[in-house]
Amino acid sequence: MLQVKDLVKTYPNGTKALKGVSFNVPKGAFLAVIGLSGSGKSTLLRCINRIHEPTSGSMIFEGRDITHVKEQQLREARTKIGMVFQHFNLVNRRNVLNNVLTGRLGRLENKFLGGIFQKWPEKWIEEAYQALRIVGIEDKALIRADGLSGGQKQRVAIARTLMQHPDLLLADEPVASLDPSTSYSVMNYLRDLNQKHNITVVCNLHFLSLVRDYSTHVIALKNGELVFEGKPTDITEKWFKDIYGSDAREVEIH
Ligand SMILES: Nc1ncnc2c1ncn2[C@@H]1O[C@H](COP(=O)(O)OP(=O)(O)OP(=O)(O)O)[C@@H](O)[C@H]1O
Repeated sequence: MLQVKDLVKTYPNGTKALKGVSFNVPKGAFLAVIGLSGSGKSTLLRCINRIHEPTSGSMIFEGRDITHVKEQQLREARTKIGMVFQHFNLVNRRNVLNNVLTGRLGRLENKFLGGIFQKWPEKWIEEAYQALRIVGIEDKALIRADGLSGGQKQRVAIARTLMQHPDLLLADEPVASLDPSTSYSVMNYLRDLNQKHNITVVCNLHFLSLVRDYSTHVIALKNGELVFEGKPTDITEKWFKDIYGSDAREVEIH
């Protein structure tokens, strides 16, 4: 599904955030990306969908090199790659339904339709309600996004990405600003997308308990380098210390 090879990202201020990272994401995987704060996890996801331009290296997505493609081809690739963020990135003054519908704009040739005039095709509206049903929040469709809790906002963000019909979902610390029980609920929806809707997931996570419960594959970054690649069950005490440092203690989320 996705092959990342020798990916390097050096920011304009000279920070080397990724120093030659290579890994494969098999189709259908739920890949967790772990590592200390500042190890390069967000940079990695942002390079994959080209929010940030990689400095060098390559990314092959569904057989196509997306490292340097521009405009039309980049838009096409991006419609297949959904993204959810720690802070949800909803338009607060719009209602939930409209936020979900904007997920469809990436697939649209005339971007102005709907976005400005709010004339969404009836079948998209039905689809948006269906997406909201999948994340169990259909009853909030007509509420402004700023009237929702954090967990509800993240479910709307997941519904929005469903409107794209993505093959790959990048989730950048999707539960980092949620309480533990809401975190599990949002992770369950991500797992449903992965297992029932066949969407491959790459997800940055801080808590190893979530990694063990939800992921099928794990990579770990440390100072911009890949230091571990394996299954969640391969993360032994020794690996934990290697990845997080010898003073680190595991914090459970329940
Ligand atoms: N826009 C930027 N300009 C310059 N340096 C940046 C930028 N974004 C991130 N960095 C730096 O790149 C390195 C990796 O940051 P990144 O946000 O990818 O790490 P992370 O593992 O996602 O951290 P966290 O878990 O805290 O979100 C850090 O040293 C960070 O300060």
